[in-house]
Amino acid sequence: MASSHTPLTPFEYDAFLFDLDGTLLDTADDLGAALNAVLKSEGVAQVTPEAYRKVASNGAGALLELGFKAQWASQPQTERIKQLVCHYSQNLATHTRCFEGIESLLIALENQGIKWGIMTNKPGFLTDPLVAAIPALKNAHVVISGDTLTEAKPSPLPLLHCTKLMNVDPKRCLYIGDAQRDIEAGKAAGMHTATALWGYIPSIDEAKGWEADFNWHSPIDAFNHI
Ligand SMILES: O=C(O)COP(=O)(O)O
Repeated sequence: MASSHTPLTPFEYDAFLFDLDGTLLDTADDLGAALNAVLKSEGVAQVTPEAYRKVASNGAGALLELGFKAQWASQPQTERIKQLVCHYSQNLATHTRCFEGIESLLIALENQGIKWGIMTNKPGFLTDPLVAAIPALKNAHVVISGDTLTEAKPSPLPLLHCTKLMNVDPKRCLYIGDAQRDIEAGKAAGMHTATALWGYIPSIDEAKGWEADFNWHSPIDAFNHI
């Protein structure tokens, strides 16, 4: 179900919060390169961008499961996750860029005095250097990671922590993400939500089934009140 309170038009919100991977940033090629480095060292077939993009929002375990397939169950999983994270942490922003339209949206928010921030499930030791490497993200009011609190999305707690730090009412905040847990967390926090259909979604139809208040095909849709 969409939220019970009536959505505002996008630029009427006091704050926007964004998911990171698959929403603000196209991180899939750096994550995919880290995955393929691990697979190569284990003599396992490489994964194509088309395949890894679909799970790029779901963390290291999901990427490795995709690559190792049936062999994943018998792998030393903690060790493989460490290997992937080690590769990734050395190449966080080699291919990573803002999705088209994100920079314009962030500038428009700033020009209108609307606060914006980032809430990602990525751990802080990856989030912080990645955000620092992308100049367009320098004006984020808050950057909260999956391990900042004891709970991550789909728990609403990290989102409520963000609104507290930004001093805004969650009802006047919009959370934008490309995963079902993003939309669930936003709704549980009493926020309105927008699905980033440009991100790493399973399919447009499935993502629309999460029943966010807005379904945006591009960040530019925020300007069009879709
Ligand atoms: O890296 C992850 O676990 C997911 O990150 P996200 O919450 O920014 O999509």
